[in-house]
Amino acid sequence: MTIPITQPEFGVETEAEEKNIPANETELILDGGFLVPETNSFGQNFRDYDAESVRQEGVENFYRVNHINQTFDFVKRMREEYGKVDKVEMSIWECCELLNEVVDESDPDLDEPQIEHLLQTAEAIRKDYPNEDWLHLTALIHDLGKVLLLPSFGELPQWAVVGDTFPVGCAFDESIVHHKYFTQNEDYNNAAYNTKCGVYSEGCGLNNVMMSWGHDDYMYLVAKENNATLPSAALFIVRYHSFYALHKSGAYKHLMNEEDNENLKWLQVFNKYDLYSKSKVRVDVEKVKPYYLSLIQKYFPGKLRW
Ligand SMILES: O[C@H]1[C@H](O)[C@@H](O)[C@H](O)[C@@H](O)[C@H]1O
Ligand SMILES: [Fe+2]
Ligand SMILES: [Fe+2]
Repeated sequence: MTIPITQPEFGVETEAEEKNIPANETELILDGGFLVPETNSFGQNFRDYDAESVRQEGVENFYRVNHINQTFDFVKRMREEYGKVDKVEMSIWECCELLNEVVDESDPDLDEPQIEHLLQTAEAIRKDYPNEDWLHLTALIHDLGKVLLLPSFGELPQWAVVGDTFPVGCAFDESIVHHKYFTQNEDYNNAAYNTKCGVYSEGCGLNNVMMSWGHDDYMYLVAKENNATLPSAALFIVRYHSFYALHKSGAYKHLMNEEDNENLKWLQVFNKYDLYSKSKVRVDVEKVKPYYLSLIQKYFPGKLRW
């Protein structure tokens, strides 16, 4: 099945720019009309990894352990193991509910239950892109891979599940959060892995690049193995939404191919909602549930193998 996608207009002036509203005086208005809050629930800028806050130390320690342990060999083993999808059988919605048990230690902006985050992201994007139902569903499922933290999924440590992701098998880019800890990663001094392209080649396409292991790649594998009928942009969003070095800093573009370039535009749309919809405003789960159940039915089998 092919799903026609109407491309959003990229690069158009935001409403705030048009109306000449200085960004620091008001909430920023994005192209879809979505209001970007100036600060997170802790009164800090979003994704400020150095600002003093109750979460700063824990988050930095998370990245230290993450950067030391995410090696090429580790990722290879994980992809093989989890590509089998032989651990659990359940529906997408059951997984959404399971996610309530999960706490993400890598996130400086969020300490709400994860299901809130899924629905806040999905509802915000639905408001601005009412006709792209695949995008609403993508938002709902994008973080489901965090169930890897739970016992029936192998109870992986936080460093192997959450946080920003990055390629392994080539040099770690300086734009990656808390980059300094990579010096302790065993791949850092390995000549096969520490050059600009490493084991890859220019323009090879991200599909051929191994990313640090976590909830993104896992959920991508689950969607693919269970024959989800979502468009390629949806799978790309799920797979690379934590790859901030690429979609925020523009690093690693030399590894992308043409299809990646097209999909990246949608990922950048999605990211605003993923990041800035994090707030204390609760979504009425029971009220929106029937809509999301209908989308799940459209794009996924009733039970999936995880
Ligand atoms: O802390 C966050 C969180 O774990 C998100 O789910 C992930 O997508 C982000 O990239 C990460 O920085
Ligand atoms: Fe995520
Ligand atoms: Fe998210």
